Amino acid sequence: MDALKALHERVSVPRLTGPAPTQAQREALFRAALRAPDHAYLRPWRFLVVEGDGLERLGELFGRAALSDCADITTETLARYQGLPLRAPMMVIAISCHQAHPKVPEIEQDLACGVAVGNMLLAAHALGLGAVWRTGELAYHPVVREGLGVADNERIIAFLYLGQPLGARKALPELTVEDYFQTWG
Ligand SMILES: Cc1cc2nc3c(=O)[nH]c(=O)nc-3n(C[C@H](O)[C@H](O)[C@H](O)COP(=O)(O)O)c2cc1C
Repeated sequence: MDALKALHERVSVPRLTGPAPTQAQREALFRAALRAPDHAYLRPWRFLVVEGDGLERLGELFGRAALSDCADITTETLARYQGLPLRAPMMVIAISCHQAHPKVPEIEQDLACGVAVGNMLLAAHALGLGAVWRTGELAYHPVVREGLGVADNERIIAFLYLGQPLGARKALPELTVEDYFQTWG
């Protein structure tokens, strides 16, 4: 797919099904991530690929996080948390890894990791896959951080859900360039 077409037409796809991306598709997705702009070439990121039984284990971790906040949640609520990762056949957890650098503050390292996620969203669209970037409270939850081995100098930037689009893609939102871009000076 033409790069501009992908940029102009990508939409998030929350309803996903299997199969998970092939090895060739993963290679394309992950190489796109690693082309994110990166001040001082710190490569301030790492990515956890979760699929199969790993998704079940991640759901258990989400459930433990929910229980740690409220020990008497209903079984329905617990099941909802446990089922969150099962909404796609594969998830990529993007983690920014902050490195001390005199010219590159943490926010720039988070942004670089975020662009890597954006690149994967675009690559997924170009490949005919569906993808959606999620975070929510669980991305910042200490139980989830510990269970995933997220260090003190790291931050979960995205739970990127990937798979085959289920149903029609949503319509593109109508945005007017002039509403957001003004000439200055
Ligand atoms: C940092 C970040 C976190 C997000 N977290 C969530 C989330 O937890 N749940 C959700 O439904 N959408 C979340 N979104 C928004 C969706 O990924 C998506 O961008 C939004 O629904 C707009 O759809 P579009 O990408 O098709 O324009 C997040 C987006 C970003 C950039």
